[in-house]
Amino acid sequence: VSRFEGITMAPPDPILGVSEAFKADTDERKLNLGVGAYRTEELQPYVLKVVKKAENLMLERGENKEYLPIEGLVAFNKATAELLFGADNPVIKQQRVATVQGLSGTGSLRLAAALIERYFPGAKVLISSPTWGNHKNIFNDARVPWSEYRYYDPKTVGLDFEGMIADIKDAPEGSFILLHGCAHNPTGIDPTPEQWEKIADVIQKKNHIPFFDVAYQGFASGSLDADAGSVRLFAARGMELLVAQSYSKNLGLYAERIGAINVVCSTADAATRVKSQLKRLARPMYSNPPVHGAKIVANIVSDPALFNEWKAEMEMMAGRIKNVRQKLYDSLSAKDKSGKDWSFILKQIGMFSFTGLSKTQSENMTNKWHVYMTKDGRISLAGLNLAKCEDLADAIVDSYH
Ligand SMILES: Cc1[nH+]cc(COP(=O)(O)O)c(/C=N/[C@@H](CC(=O)O)C(=O)O)c1O
Repeated sequence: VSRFEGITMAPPDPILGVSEAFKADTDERKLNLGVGAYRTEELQPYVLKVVKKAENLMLERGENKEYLPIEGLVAFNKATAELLFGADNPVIKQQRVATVQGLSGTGSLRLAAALIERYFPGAKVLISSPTWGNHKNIFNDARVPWSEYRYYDPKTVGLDFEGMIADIKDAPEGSFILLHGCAHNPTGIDPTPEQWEKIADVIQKKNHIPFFDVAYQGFASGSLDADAGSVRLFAARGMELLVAQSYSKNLGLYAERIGAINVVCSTADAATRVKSQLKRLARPMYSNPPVHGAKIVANIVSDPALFNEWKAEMEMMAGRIKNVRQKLYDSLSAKDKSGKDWSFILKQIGMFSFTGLSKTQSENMTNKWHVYMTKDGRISLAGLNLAKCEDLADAIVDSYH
């Protein structure tokens, strides 16, 4: 008797499944605005020049393939925490950050969720509405209960700040509040510095624990320091907090699966104990992380010339997306005679634009115009170039009305 016979077909992933459908489409007009992955003006994947230089260096040096420690490459863990907080940050100086290399952002979030499940039984994670499509899967599989805080306001196509604050205030004391450090996915709407202060106030007052997902540091504004502003604001208040990091976008290391989980504790001793428990959770999950991406990051950050070249390439990538955003706005404004205000497209930050297109309208974009996007109305501007903005504007205007 077949034991696997009863297993049903899983649905395609809402984000990664879009790329599969795109690949199957033979129409040459097709455009992949689904997955959040950078493409050049020629719509080709991009390996940063600085990554190729680092890899050549590593090849010349000759690297062995020994296991990394469970917590990952020590040089990477040092570099990644310093990139996030700044090398002279008191949390770094006082050794209050437990940093463990994770399997990119997803794996780092998943390891943190396992820590929450084990040490904070019954604690809830509050996630923004809407949020990145995989957050709910991660907490569901880690058996960590979650609920949503209001975030996107379709009426203003902006942040429902009052709703966000109210929901965080109403959450049971000691909840984990999942926050996008910068370039909110999928809305592209970030709190202002003043709003971040108020968010920190309400979190502190309720003894909640801030949990940042930082997947776009340096990619949103082009500046690593500017994009870490929200995290550093909370750390400066002396709060304990968790931060998951990813180098998929800002260093283009998508498939290398390189990221980290950082837990800021109130003492160095607590950080040591937290790190030991993260290792205990990682060992049976994947034992130890892959070395290649960690060495690329460590080599780039430790060499001033390479580090500066990386910063320049980040600014170039962020700049290209800003240009495309402007051109799309101009095309929509010129083509849409309805008088609709499309300026929200210019106000949004980072890789995505939240168009406000409904599920059926998004499906029309694909079925009639061969534009591939996620069903929540999100488009990845990284998959768009100046030449295609007019066509995309035609598709959006047609689908919208
Ligand atoms: C907010 C956020 N957090 C974490 C990740 C995880 O990325 P990783 O490669 O595991 O470090 C992504 C990826 N987002 C894009 C790709 C994906 O869905 O995996 C996306 O939203 O298209 C995020 O957008």
